[in-house]
Amino acid sequence: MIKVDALTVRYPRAVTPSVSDVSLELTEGVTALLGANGAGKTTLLRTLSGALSPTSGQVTINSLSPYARRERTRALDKIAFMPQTAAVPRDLTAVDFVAYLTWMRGQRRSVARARALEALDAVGLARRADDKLKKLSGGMVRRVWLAQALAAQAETLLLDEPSTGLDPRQRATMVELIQARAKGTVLLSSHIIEDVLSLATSVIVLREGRVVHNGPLTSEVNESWLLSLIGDAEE
Ligand SMILES: Nc1ncnc2c1ncn2[C@@H]1O[C@H](COP(=O)(O)OP(=O)(O)OP(=O)(O)O)[C@@H](O)[C@H]1O
Repeated sequence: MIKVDALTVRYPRAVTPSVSDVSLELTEGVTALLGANGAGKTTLLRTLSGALSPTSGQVTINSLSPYARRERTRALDKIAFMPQTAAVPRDLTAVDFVAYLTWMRGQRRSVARARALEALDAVGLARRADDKLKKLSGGMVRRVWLAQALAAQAETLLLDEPSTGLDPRQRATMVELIQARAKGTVLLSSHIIEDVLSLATSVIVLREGRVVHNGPLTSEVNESWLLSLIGDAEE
């Protein structure tokens, strides 16, 4: 279980925090993190993934801190992260890339490769496993990033805008894959309400770094209500 308590994250030299006084708990199921551009979704996910440290407040993963030196490895072992944008080594094959990232998490080489192949199969890329990443379309590369998160076999998946920027068909494929493959505790950021409504069981809305809504996705939670909560993107 992930517990976030009064979390504030301010980037160096920034005047205002990007995440302000956020408290929440994540348990099993898909939680959507909705917010306009600049609302703080990526900052929150990167902090949960251990890539950024809090300015104040606390995050615990199964009671372990991802920022404490002695607990960090065990805490982050429970978490896998699919970044929104990240460069890939274009000359590596899909399977070598996923296997490398899995190996980096501490798996033996043979296990990492087996898991990589299994995860690429799960995202429909078994036949492209030996292709170099530069040969794959943008949508396929996003699926490779999903595969590396699945290959971690972690309890919690953090997916940063998995369907943003994809064409309608690739978007539908991504939503179906997440529905079918993302198990355990899933936190998925998005500003595409349609995807959220078909994927999530609960929804958190961030606005200017603050949580303005956190609750189950019931029939009352509809698109226009969510849009009004999300507000406008920062100028
Ligand atoms: N590395 C950084 N240094 C300084 N400010 C940053 C940095 N990254 C993000 N910010 C600022 O933090 C705020 C939140 O950004 P963040 O990327 O977390 O929002 P987001 O909700 O993920 O937006 P998007 O939907 O556009 O990805 C924005 O004001 C942004 O300009």
